[in-house]
Amino acid sequence: MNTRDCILAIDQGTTSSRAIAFDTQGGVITVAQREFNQIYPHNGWVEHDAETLWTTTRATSREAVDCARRRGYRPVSVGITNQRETTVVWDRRTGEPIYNAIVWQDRRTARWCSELKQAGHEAAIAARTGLLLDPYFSATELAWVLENVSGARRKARAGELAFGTVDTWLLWRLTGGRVHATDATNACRTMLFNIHDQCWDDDLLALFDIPESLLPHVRDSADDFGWSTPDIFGEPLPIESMIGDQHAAIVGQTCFAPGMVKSTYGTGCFALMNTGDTAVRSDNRLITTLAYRIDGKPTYALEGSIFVAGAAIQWLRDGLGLIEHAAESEGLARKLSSNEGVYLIPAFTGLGAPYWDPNARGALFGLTRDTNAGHLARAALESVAYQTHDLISAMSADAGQPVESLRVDGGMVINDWLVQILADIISTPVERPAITETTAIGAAYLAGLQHGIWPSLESLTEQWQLERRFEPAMPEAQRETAIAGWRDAVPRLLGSHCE
Ligand SMILES: Nc1ncnc2c1ncn2[C@@H]1O[C@H](COP(=O)(O)OP(=O)(O)O)[C@@H](O)[C@H]1O
Ligand SMILES: O=P(O)(O)OC[C@H](O)CO
Repeated sequence: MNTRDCILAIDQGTTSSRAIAFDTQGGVITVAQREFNQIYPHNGWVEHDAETLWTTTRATSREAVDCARRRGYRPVSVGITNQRETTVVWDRRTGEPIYNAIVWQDRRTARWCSELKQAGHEAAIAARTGLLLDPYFSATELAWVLENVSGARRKARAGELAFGTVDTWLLWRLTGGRVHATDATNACRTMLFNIHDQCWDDDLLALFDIPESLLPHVRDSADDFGWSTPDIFGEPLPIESMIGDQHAAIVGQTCFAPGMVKSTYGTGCFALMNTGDTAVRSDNRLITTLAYRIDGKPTYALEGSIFVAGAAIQWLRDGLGLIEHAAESEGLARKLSSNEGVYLIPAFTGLGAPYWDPNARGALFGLTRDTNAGHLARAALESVAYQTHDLISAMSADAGQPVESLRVDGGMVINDWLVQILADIISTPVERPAITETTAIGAAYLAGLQHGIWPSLESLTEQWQLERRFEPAMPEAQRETAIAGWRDAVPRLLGSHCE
Protein backbone atom coordinates (compact mmCIF):
# COMPACT_ATOMS: atom_id res chain seq x y z
CA MET A 1 0.00 0.00 0.00
CA ASN A 2 1.29 3.46 -0.94
CA THR A 3 0.50 6.11 1.71
CA ARG A 4 -0.08 8.70 -1.03
CA ASP A 5 -2.87 6.55 -2.53
CA CYS A 6 -6.40 7.80 -1.99
CA ILE A 7 -9.97 6.61 -2.50
CA LEU A 8 -12.79 8.68 -3.96
CA ALA A 9 -16.17 8.18 -2.26
CA ILE A 10 -19.17 9.45 -4.21
CA ASP A 11 -22.09 10.18 -1.85
CA GLN A 12 -25.18 11.02 -3.89
CA GLY A 13 -27.76 12.17 -1.29
CA THR A 14 -31.33 13.50 -1.35
CA THR A 15 -30.37 17.15 -1.06
CA SER A 16 -26.84 17.23 -2.42
CA SER A 17 -24.15 15.34 -4.29
CA ARG A 18 -20.86 15.05 -2.41
CA ALA A 19 -17.48 13.63 -3.30
CA ILE A 20 -14.86 12.99 -0.64
CA ALA A 21 -11.27 11.84 -1.08
CA PHE A 22 -9.97 9.69 1.80
CA ASP A 23 -6.37 8.71 2.50
CA THR A 24 -5.38 5.15 3.36
CA GLN A 25 -5.76 5.89 7.08
CA GLY A 26 -9.41 6.88 6.54
CA GLY A 27 -8.62 10.60 6.91
CA VAL A 28 -10.55 13.18 4.83
CA ILE A 29 -8.34 14.89 2.21
CA THR A 30 -11.02 17.02 0.58
CA VAL A 31 -14.80 17.40 0.22
CA ALA A 32 -16.73 18.80 -2.77
CA GLN A 33 -20.48 19.33 -2.54
CA ARG A 34 -23.36 20.69 -4.68
CA GLU A 35 -26.99 21.09 -3.62
CA PHE A 36 -29.67 20.67 -6.26
CA ASN A 37 -33.35 21.49 -6.71
CA GLN A 38 -36.15 19.33 -5.38
CA ILE A 39 -39.10 19.04 -7.77
CA TYR A 40 -42.62 18.84 -6.29
CA PRO A 41 -45.02 18.47 -9.27
CA HIS A 42 -48.11 17.60 -7.15
CA ASN A 43 -49.13 17.04 -3.53
CA GLY A 44 -47.05 14.11 -2.28
CA TRP A 45 -44.89 13.83 -5.42
CA VAL A 46 -41.11 14.35 -5.17
CA GLU A 47 -38.76 14.16 -8.15
CA HIS A 48 -35.13 14.88 -9.05
CA ASP A 49 -33.74 15.66 -12.47
CA ALA A 50 -31.71 12.47 -13.12
CA GLU A 51 -29.39 14.39 -15.43
CA THR A 52 -28.62 16.82 -12.57
CA LEU A 53 -27.84 13.91 -10.24
CA TRP A 54 -25.24 12.87 -12.79
CA THR A 55 -23.80 16.32 -13.61
CA THR A 56 -23.45 17.30 -9.92
CA THR A 57 -21.82 13.93 -9.22
CA ARG A 58 -19.41 14.27 -12.12
CA ALA A 59 -18.49 17.86 -11.20
CA THR A 60 -17.94 17.17 -7.47
CA SER A 61 -16.02 13.95 -8.18
CA ARG A 62 -13.68 15.67 -10.59
CA GLU A 63 -13.21 18.57 -8.15
CA ALA A 64 -12.28 16.20 -5.29
CA VAL A 65 -9.93 14.14 -7.47
CA ASP A 66 -8.19 17.25 -8.84
CA CYS A 67 -7.78 18.69 -5.34
CA ALA A 68 -6.38 15.39 -4.00
CA ARG A 69 -3.90 15.27 -6.88
CA ARG A 70 -2.77 18.86 -6.21
CA ARG A 71 -2.03 17.75 -2.64
CA GLY A 72 0.16 14.94 -3.90
CA TYR A 73 -2.29 12.02 -3.69
CA ARG A 74 -2.97 9.40 -6.36
CA PRO A 75 -6.62 8.26 -6.69
CA VAL A 76 -6.67 4.46 -7.02
CA SER A 77 -10.25 3.40 -6.39
CA VAL A 78 -13.85 4.73 -6.42
CA GLY A 79 -16.76 3.79 -4.15
CA ILE A 80 -20.39 4.88 -4.64
CA THR A 81 -23.02 5.35 -1.96
CA ASN A 82 -26.43 6.82 -2.63
CA GLN A 83 -29.94 7.83 -1.63
CA ARG A 84 -31.81 4.55 -1.87
CA GLU A 85 -35.06 3.45 -3.60
CA THR A 86 -35.10 6.50 -5.91
CA THR A 87 -36.10 5.19 -9.33
CA VAL A 88 -34.49 6.07 -12.67
CA VAL A 89 -35.48 4.60 -16.05
CA TRP A 90 -33.46 5.35 -19.14
CA ASP A 91 -33.14 4.39 -22.79
CA ARG A 92 -30.25 1.93 -23.22
CA ARG A 93 -29.41 3.24 -26.69
CA THR A 94 -29.31 6.99 -26.00
CA GLY A 95 -28.54 6.82 -22.26
CA GLU A 96 -31.25 9.48 -21.71
CA PRO A 97 -33.72 9.19 -18.79
CA ILE A 98 -37.30 8.80 -20.00
CA TYR A 99 -38.73 10.51 -16.87
CA ASN A 100 -37.43 12.39 -13.83
CA ALA A 101 -36.02 10.28 -10.99
CA ILE A 102 -38.92 9.44 -8.65
CA VAL A 103 -37.60 10.07 -5.16
CA TRP A 104 -38.01 7.71 -2.19
CA GLN A 105 -40.22 10.33 -0.49
CA ASP A 106 -42.77 10.28 -3.35
CA ARG A 107 -46.26 9.04 -2.46
CA ARG A 108 -47.97 8.91 -5.91
CA THR A 109 -48.58 5.15 -5.69
CA ALA A 110 -50.16 5.23 -2.21
CA ARG A 111 -53.60 4.20 -3.47
CA TRP A 112 -52.23 1.28 -5.47
CA CYS A 113 -50.21 0.13 -2.44
CA SER A 114 -53.33 0.14 -0.27
CA GLU A 115 -55.24 -1.83 -2.95
CA LEU A 116 -52.44 -4.40 -3.03
CA LYS A 117 -52.64 -4.57 0.77
CA GLN A 118 -56.39 -5.09 0.68
CA ALA A 119 -55.89 -7.82 -1.91
CA GLY A 120 -53.71 -9.61 0.65
CA HIS A 121 -50.28 -9.29 -0.99
CA GLU A 122 -48.40 -7.73 1.93
CA ALA A 123 -47.51 -10.93 3.80
CA ALA A 124 -45.94 -12.61 0.75
CA ILE A 125 -44.03 -9.44 -0.14
CA ALA A 126 -42.72 -9.13 3.42
CA ALA A 127 -41.71 -12.81 3.53
CA ARG A 128 -39.63 -12.48 0.36
CA THR A 129 -38.28 -8.93 0.51
CA GLY A 130 -38.37 -8.07 4.24
CA LEU A 131 -40.30 -4.89 3.30
CA LEU A 132 -43.81 -3.58 3.93
CA LEU A 133 -46.09 -2.45 1.13
CA ASP A 134 -45.36 1.26 0.83
CA PRO A 135 -44.65 3.73 -2.01
CA TYR A 136 -41.26 4.30 -0.33
CA PHE A 137 -39.82 1.28 -2.17
CA SER A 138 -39.06 1.31 -5.92
CA ALA A 139 -41.38 -1.36 -7.41
CA THR A 140 -44.62 0.61 -7.64
CA GLU A 141 -42.81 3.76 -8.82
CA LEU A 142 -41.05 1.78 -11.57
CA ALA A 143 -44.40 0.28 -12.63
CA TRP A 144 -45.86 3.83 -12.60
CA VAL A 145 -43.21 5.00 -15.10
CA LEU A 146 -43.91 2.04 -17.41
CA GLU A 147 -47.64 2.72 -17.23
CA ASN A 148 -47.59 6.52 -17.56
CA VAL A 149 -44.71 7.49 -19.85
CA SER A 150 -45.76 7.25 -23.46
CA GLY A 151 -44.27 4.19 -25.19
CA ALA A 152 -42.42 3.00 -22.06
CA ARG A 153 -44.23 -0.32 -21.68
CA ARG A 154 -43.58 -1.28 -25.32
CA LYS A 155 -39.90 -0.27 -25.13
CA ALA A 156 -39.48 -2.15 -21.85
CA ARG A 157 -40.90 -5.33 -23.40
CA ALA A 158 -38.49 -4.90 -26.33
CA GLY A 159 -35.52 -4.70 -23.91
CA GLU A 160 -34.79 -1.07 -24.87
CA LEU A 161 -34.99 0.40 -21.34
CA ALA A 162 -32.87 0.08 -18.21
CA PHE A 163 -33.97 0.63 -14.61
CA GLY A 164 -31.70 1.54 -11.76
CA THR A 165 -31.56 3.02 -8.32
CA VAL A 166 -29.18 5.99 -8.20
CA ASP A 167 -26.02 3.85 -7.77
CA THR A 168 -26.84 2.00 -11.00
CA TRP A 169 -27.64 5.18 -12.90
CA LEU A 170 -24.33 6.80 -11.88
CA LEU A 171 -22.40 3.60 -12.68
CA TRP A 172 -23.97 3.49 -16.14
CA ARG A 173 -22.80 7.05 -16.82
CA LEU A 174 -19.35 6.59 -15.18
CA THR A 175 -18.65 3.54 -17.34
CA GLY A 176 -19.96 5.11 -20.55
CA GLY A 177 -23.01 2.80 -20.64
CA ARG A 178 -20.96 -0.37 -20.41
CA VAL A 179 -22.02 -1.66 -16.97
CA HIS A 180 -25.61 -2.13 -15.76
CA ALA A 181 -25.20 -3.36 -12.19
CA THR A 182 -26.19 -2.71 -8.60
CA ASP A 183 -25.24 -4.14 -5.21
CA ALA A 184 -27.40 -6.33 -2.97
CA THR A 185 -28.17 -3.51 -0.47
CA ASN A 186 -29.65 -1.32 -3.19
CA ALA A 187 -31.42 -4.26 -4.85
CA CYS A 188 -33.13 -5.17 -1.57
CA ARG A 189 -34.87 -1.74 -1.47
CA THR A 190 -36.72 -2.27 -4.75
CA MET A 191 -39.37 -4.71 -3.39
CA LEU A 192 -38.41 -7.02 -6.28
CA PHE A 193 -35.42 -8.75 -4.65
CA ASN A 194 -35.64 -11.91 -2.57
CA ILE A 195 -33.36 -11.31 0.42
CA HIS A 196 -33.18 -15.01 1.33
CA ASP A 197 -32.32 -16.36 -2.15
CA GLN A 198 -30.38 -13.20 -3.10
CA CYS A 199 -31.98 -12.86 -6.54
CA TRP A 200 -34.74 -10.99 -8.38
CA ASP A 201 -38.03 -12.64 -7.47
CA ASP A 202 -40.02 -13.94 -10.49
CA ASP A 203 -43.38 -13.84 -8.67
CA LEU A 204 -42.88 -10.22 -7.64
CA LEU A 205 -41.78 -9.25 -11.16
CA ALA A 206 -45.05 -10.82 -12.36
CA LEU A 207 -47.12 -9.07 -9.66
CA PHE A 208 -45.75 -5.64 -10.59
CA ASP A 209 -45.54 -6.49 -14.33
CA ILE A 210 -41.83 -5.64 -14.59
CA PRO A 211 -39.84 -7.30 -17.43
CA GLU A 212 -36.60 -8.76 -16.03
CA SER A 213 -34.61 -7.27 -18.93
CA LEU A 214 -34.95 -3.86 -17.21
CA LEU A 215 -33.05 -4.95 -14.13
CA PRO A 216 -29.33 -4.61 -13.31
CA HIS A 217 -27.00 -7.47 -12.34
CA VAL A 218 -26.69 -7.75 -8.57
CA ARG A 219 -23.19 -7.89 -7.09
CA ASP A 220 -21.58 -7.75 -3.65
CA SER A 221 -21.19 -4.37 -1.95
CA ALA A 222 -17.39 -4.65 -2.40
CA ASP A 223 -16.90 -5.94 -5.94
CA ASP A 224 -15.57 -5.17 -9.38
CA PHE A 225 -18.06 -2.73 -10.95
CA GLY A 226 -15.94 -1.81 -13.99
CA TRP A 227 -13.80 1.24 -14.87
CA SER A 228 -14.74 4.86 -15.39
CA THR A 229 -14.21 6.30 -18.88
CA PRO A 230 -10.88 8.21 -19.14
CA ASP A 231 -12.47 11.65 -19.70
CA ILE A 232 -14.12 11.76 -16.25
CA PHE A 233 -10.97 11.73 -14.08
CA GLY A 234 -8.29 12.15 -16.77
CA GLU A 235 -7.57 8.39 -16.54
CA PRO A 236 -9.76 5.32 -16.00
CA LEU A 237 -10.36 4.43 -12.34
CA PRO A 238 -11.83 1.18 -11.00
CA ILE A 239 -15.21 1.36 -9.26
CA GLU A 240 -14.87 -1.11 -6.40
CA SER A 241 -17.84 -0.58 -4.11
CA MET A 242 -21.52 0.32 -4.32
CA ILE A 243 -23.78 0.40 -1.29
CA GLY A 244 -26.96 2.22 -0.23
CA ASP A 245 -26.17 5.16 2.04
CA GLN A 246 -27.73 3.80 5.23
CA HIS A 247 -25.91 0.50 4.79
CA ALA A 248 -22.67 2.38 4.11
CA ALA A 249 -23.18 4.19 7.42
CA ILE A 250 -23.31 0.82 9.23
CA VAL A 251 -19.90 0.05 7.70
CA GLY A 252 -18.58 3.57 8.38
CA GLN A 253 -19.72 3.29 12.01
CA THR A 254 -18.06 -0.16 12.12
CA CYS A 255 -21.27 -1.71 13.53
CA PHE A 256 -20.08 -5.18 12.58
CA ALA A 257 -21.21 -7.08 15.69
CA PRO A 258 -24.84 -8.27 15.96
CA GLY A 259 -26.82 -5.93 18.24
CA MET A 260 -24.90 -2.76 17.29
CA VAL A 261 -27.13 0.12 16.15
CA LYS A 262 -26.46 3.28 14.15
CA SER A 263 -28.85 6.07 13.26
CA THR A 264 -28.22 8.60 10.49
CA TYR A 265 -29.86 12.05 10.56
CA GLY A 266 -29.98 13.67 7.12
CA THR A 267 -33.15 14.54 5.20
CA GLY A 268 -34.77 11.56 6.92
CA CYS A 269 -33.54 9.32 9.73
CA PHE A 270 -32.66 5.68 9.37
CA ALA A 271 -31.77 3.45 12.32
CA LEU A 272 -30.24 0.06 11.53
CA MET A 273 -29.37 -2.78 13.90
CA ASN A 274 -26.90 -5.42 12.70
CA THR A 275 -28.51 -8.88 13.11
CA GLY A 276 -25.59 -10.91 11.67
CA ASP A 277 -26.47 -13.83 9.39
CA THR A 278 -30.09 -13.96 10.60
CA ALA A 279 -32.83 -12.14 8.70
CA VAL A 280 -34.93 -11.22 11.74
CA ARG A 281 -38.67 -10.80 11.01
CA SER A 282 -40.07 -7.80 12.87
CA ASP A 283 -43.24 -8.07 14.96
CA ASN A 284 -43.25 -4.28 15.31
CA ARG A 285 -43.42 -3.04 11.72
CA LEU A 286 -39.72 -2.50 11.16
CA ILE A 287 -38.23 -3.84 7.95
CA THR A 288 -35.66 -6.56 7.37
CA THR A 289 -32.86 -5.48 5.10
CA LEU A 290 -29.24 -6.24 4.25
CA ALA A 291 -26.50 -4.51 6.20
CA TYR A 292 -23.98 -5.39 3.46
CA ARG A 293 -22.96 -8.34 1.30
CA ILE A 294 -19.30 -9.33 1.10
CA ASP A 295 -17.81 -12.41 -0.63
CA GLY A 296 -21.35 -13.51 -1.47
CA LYS A 297 -22.30 -13.62 2.23
CA PRO A 298 -25.23 -11.44 3.30
CA THR A 299 -25.21 -9.75 6.70
CA TYR A 300 -28.72 -8.67 7.71
CA ALA A 301 -30.16 -5.72 9.64
CA LEU A 302 -33.42 -4.51 11.12
CA GLU A 303 -34.28 -1.01 9.94
CA GLY A 304 -36.56 1.76 11.13
CA SER A 305 -37.06 4.45 8.47
CA ILE A 306 -38.32 7.97 9.25
CA PHE A 307 -39.04 10.14 6.22
CA VAL A 308 -38.59 13.58 7.80
CA ALA A 309 -35.74 14.55 10.17
CA GLY A 310 -33.49 17.32 8.79
CA ALA A 311 -36.24 18.06 6.27
CA ALA A 312 -38.26 19.53 9.19
CA ILE A 313 -35.45 22.05 9.73
CA GLN A 314 -35.38 22.77 5.99
CA TRP A 315 -39.10 23.49 6.27
CA LEU A 316 -38.47 26.00 9.08
CA ARG A 317 -35.90 27.64 6.80
CA ASP A 318 -37.46 27.42 3.32
CA GLY A 319 -41.16 26.91 4.03
CA LEU A 320 -41.68 29.27 6.98
CA GLY A 321 -38.63 31.56 6.68
CA LEU A 322 -38.18 31.35 10.48
CA ILE A 323 -34.44 30.81 10.21
CA GLU A 324 -31.81 31.55 7.62
CA HIS A 325 -29.51 28.64 8.41
CA ALA A 326 -30.27 25.18 9.85
CA ALA A 327 -27.77 25.81 12.67
CA GLU A 328 -29.99 28.59 14.09
CA SER A 329 -32.52 25.96 15.18
CA GLU A 330 -30.18 25.05 18.06
CA GLY A 331 -30.06 28.53 19.62
CA LEU A 332 -33.85 28.92 19.31
CA ALA A 333 -34.56 25.54 20.95
CA ARG A 334 -32.15 26.28 23.81
CA LYS A 335 -34.14 29.37 24.82
CA LEU A 336 -36.99 27.21 26.20
CA SER A 337 -36.72 24.97 29.25
CA SER A 338 -39.55 22.72 28.05
CA ASN A 339 -41.65 22.28 24.90
CA GLU A 340 -44.63 23.84 26.75
CA GLY A 341 -46.92 21.30 25.12
CA VAL A 342 -46.09 22.18 21.49
CA TYR A 343 -45.55 19.16 19.20
CA LEU A 344 -44.80 18.95 15.47
CA ILE A 345 -45.64 15.70 13.70
CA PRO A 346 -43.63 16.17 10.50
CA ALA A 347 -45.62 13.73 8.34
CA PHE A 348 -45.03 15.91 5.26
CA THR A 349 -44.73 12.83 3.04
CA GLY A 350 -46.65 10.37 5.22
CA LEU A 351 -45.34 8.52 8.24
CA GLY A 352 -42.75 5.76 7.99
CA ALA A 353 -41.86 3.17 10.63
CA PRO A 354 -43.52 1.96 12.72
CA TYR A 355 -46.80 3.54 11.49
CA TRP A 356 -46.47 3.23 7.68
CA ASP A 357 -49.24 5.61 6.76
CA PRO A 358 -48.48 7.22 3.36
CA ASN A 359 -51.64 9.33 3.55
CA ALA A 360 -50.93 11.02 6.89
CA ARG A 361 -49.88 14.67 6.66
CA GLY A 362 -48.05 16.92 9.11
CA ALA A 363 -49.63 18.81 12.02
CA LEU A 364 -48.76 21.14 14.87
CA PHE A 365 -50.38 20.60 18.27
CA GLY A 366 -50.63 22.69 21.43
CA LEU A 367 -50.38 26.19 19.93
CA THR A 368 -51.27 29.18 22.14
CA ARG A 369 -50.96 32.97 21.82
CA ASP A 370 -47.48 32.63 23.39
CA THR A 371 -46.20 30.18 20.77
CA ASN A 372 -43.17 31.62 18.98
CA ALA A 373 -40.35 30.61 16.67
CA GLY A 374 -38.51 28.94 19.58
CA HIS A 375 -41.40 26.54 20.17
CA LEU A 376 -41.51 25.58 16.50
CA ALA A 377 -37.75 25.03 16.28
CA ARG A 378 -37.81 23.00 19.48
CA ALA A 379 -40.81 20.97 18.29
CA ALA A 380 -39.09 20.24 14.96
CA LEU A 381 -35.90 19.01 16.68
CA GLU A 382 -37.83 17.11 19.37
CA SER A 383 -39.87 15.32 16.69
CA VAL A 384 -36.65 13.66 15.58
CA ALA A 385 -36.06 12.36 19.12
CA TYR A 386 -39.63 11.03 19.54
CA GLN A 387 -39.54 9.29 16.17
CA THR A 388 -36.22 7.70 17.09
CA HIS A 389 -37.74 6.61 20.40
CA ASP A 390 -40.52 4.83 18.46
CA LEU A 391 -37.90 3.02 16.39
CA ILE A 392 -35.57 2.06 19.23
CA SER A 393 -38.50 0.72 21.28
CA ALA A 394 -39.60 -1.43 18.32
CA MET A 395 -36.05 -2.62 17.72
CA SER A 396 -35.44 -3.63 21.35
CA ALA A 397 -38.74 -5.53 21.36
CA ASP A 398 -37.83 -7.39 18.13
CA ALA A 399 -34.28 -8.14 19.28
CA GLY A 400 -35.44 -9.17 22.76
CA GLN A 401 -32.74 -6.99 24.32
CA PRO A 402 -32.28 -3.28 25.03
CA VAL A 403 -30.17 -1.14 22.73
CA GLU A 404 -27.06 -0.39 24.80
CA SER A 405 -25.87 2.66 22.91
CA LEU A 406 -26.65 4.44 19.67
CA ARG A 407 -23.99 5.62 17.20
CA VAL A 408 -25.19 8.69 15.30
CA ASP A 409 -24.10 10.55 12.18
CA GLY A 410 -25.43 12.70 9.31
CA GLY A 411 -25.76 16.44 8.74
CA MET A 412 -28.02 17.06 11.78
CA VAL A 413 -25.79 15.62 14.52
CA ILE A 414 -23.56 18.67 14.52
CA ASN A 415 -26.44 20.07 16.64
CA ASP A 416 -25.46 19.34 20.29
CA TRP A 417 -28.89 20.24 21.63
CA LEU A 418 -30.54 17.72 19.32
CA VAL A 419 -28.15 14.91 20.26
CA GLN A 420 -28.67 15.58 23.99
CA ILE A 421 -32.48 15.58 23.72
CA LEU A 422 -32.15 12.37 21.72
CA ALA A 423 -30.16 10.69 24.53
CA ASP A 424 -32.71 12.03 27.04
CA ILE A 425 -35.81 10.82 25.20
CA ILE A 426 -34.48 7.38 24.25
CA SER A 427 -32.84 7.10 27.70
CA THR A 428 -29.76 5.55 26.08
CA PRO A 429 -26.21 6.88 25.64
CA VAL A 430 -25.63 8.38 22.21
CA GLU A 431 -22.17 8.27 20.65
CA ARG A 432 -20.99 10.77 18.04
CA PRO A 433 -17.86 9.69 16.13
CA ALA A 434 -14.94 11.92 15.16
CA ILE A 435 -15.83 11.50 11.46
CA THR A 436 -19.56 12.07 10.89
CA GLU A 437 -19.16 11.54 7.11
CA THR A 438 -19.76 7.87 7.89
CA THR A 439 -21.76 7.21 4.76
CA ALA A 440 -18.92 8.25 2.49
CA ILE A 441 -16.28 6.55 4.59
CA GLY A 442 -18.30 3.31 4.55
CA ALA A 443 -18.20 3.33 0.74
CA ALA A 444 -14.46 4.19 0.86
CA TYR A 445 -13.75 1.33 3.30
CA LEU A 446 -15.45 -1.18 0.99
CA ALA A 447 -13.63 0.14 -2.10
CA GLY A 448 -10.37 -0.04 -0.13
CA LEU A 449 -11.20 -3.58 0.98
CA GLN A 450 -11.78 -4.65 -2.62
CA HIS A 451 -8.59 -2.85 -3.70
CA GLY A 452 -6.50 -4.58 -1.01
CA ILE A 453 -5.82 -1.45 1.08
CA TRP A 454 -7.48 -2.96 4.15
CA PRO A 455 -7.23 -6.73 4.79
CA SER A 456 -10.68 -7.39 6.26
CA LEU A 457 -13.86 -5.77 7.53
CA GLU A 458 -12.85 -6.53 11.10
CA SER A 459 -9.54 -4.69 10.66
CA LEU A 460 -11.57 -1.49 10.18
CA THR A 461 -13.00 -1.62 13.71
CA GLU A 462 -10.01 0.20 15.16
CA GLN A 463 -10.54 3.12 12.74
CA TRP A 464 -13.68 4.26 14.60
CA GLN A 465 -13.08 7.07 17.09
CA LEU A 466 -15.47 8.60 19.58
CA GLU A 467 -15.77 12.38 19.51
CA ARG A 468 -18.40 12.77 22.27
CA ARG A 469 -20.75 10.55 24.27
CA PHE A 470 -24.08 12.11 25.33
CA GLU A 471 -25.50 10.53 28.51
CA PRO A 472 -29.25 10.66 29.26
CA ALA A 473 -29.86 13.40 31.85
CA MET A 474 -33.60 14.20 31.80
CA PRO A 475 -35.56 13.32 34.98
CA GLU A 476 -37.76 10.28 34.30
CA ALA A 477 -41.07 12.03 35.10
CA GLN A 478 -40.28 14.84 32.63
CA ARG A 479 -39.32 12.28 29.98
CA GLU A 480 -42.55 10.34 30.43
CA THR A 481 -44.66 13.50 30.16
CA ALA A 482 -42.82 14.53 26.99
CA ILE A 483 -43.31 11.11 25.34
CA ALA A 484 -46.97 10.98 26.44
CA GLY A 485 -47.62 14.22 24.53
CA TRP A 486 -46.19 12.69 21.33
CA ARG A 487 -48.14 9.46 21.82
CA ASP A 488 -51.32 11.45 22.25
CA ALA A 489 -50.75 13.49 19.07
CA VAL A 490 -49.67 10.85 16.51
CA PRO A 491 -52.87 8.73 16.42
CA ARG A 492 -54.87 11.85 15.57
CA LEU A 493 -53.19 11.89 12.14
CA LEU A 494 -53.28 8.21 11.29
CA GLY A 495 -55.82 7.04 8.75
CA SER A 496 -56.60 10.57 7.54
CA HIS A 497 -56.85 10.83 3.77
CA CYS A 498 -55.29 13.56 1.72
CA GLU A 499 -55.76 12.43 -1.89
N1 LIG B 1 -27.13 22.50 12.87
C1 LIG B 1 -28.17 21.83 12.38
N2 LIG B 1 -29.24 21.56 13.16
C2 LIG B 1 -30.30 20.85 12.68
N3 LIG B 1 -30.35 20.34 11.43
C3 LIG B 1 -29.31 20.56 10.62
C4 LIG B 1 -28.17 21.31 11.04
N4 LIG B 1 -27.30 21.36 9.99
C5 LIG B 1 -27.88 20.68 8.97
N5 LIG B 1 -29.08 20.20 9.34
C6 LIG B 1 -30.03 19.40 8.51
O1 LIG B 1 -29.32 18.26 8.04
C7 LIG B 1 -29.78 17.91 6.72
C8 LIG B 1 -28.58 17.69 5.80
O2 LIG B 1 -27.90 16.54 6.21
P1 LIG B 1 -27.23 15.56 5.13
O3 LIG B 1 -26.66 14.43 5.91
O4 LIG B 1 -26.33 16.37 4.27
O5 LIG B 1 -28.54 15.15 4.31
P2 LIG B 1 -28.78 14.25 3.00
O6 LIG B 1 -27.70 13.19 2.97
O7 LIG B 1 -30.15 13.69 3.21
O8 LIG B 1 -28.72 15.13 1.78
C9 LIG B 1 -30.65 19.03 6.23
O9 LIG B 1 -31.98 18.56 6.19
C10 LIG B 1 -30.48 20.15 7.27
O10 LIG B 1 -31.71 20.79 7.50
O1 LIG C 1 -30.11 11.00 1.17
P1 LIG C 1 -30.38 10.65 2.58
O2 LIG C 1 -29.15 10.68 3.43
O3 LIG C 1 -31.52 11.43 3.14
O4 LIG C 1 -30.84 9.09 2.61
C1 LIG C 1 -32.00 8.71 1.97
C2 LIG C 1 -32.29 7.24 2.20
O5 LIG C 1 -31.34 6.40 1.61
C3 LIG C 1 -33.66 6.88 1.72
O6 LIG C 1 -33.96 5.55 2.00
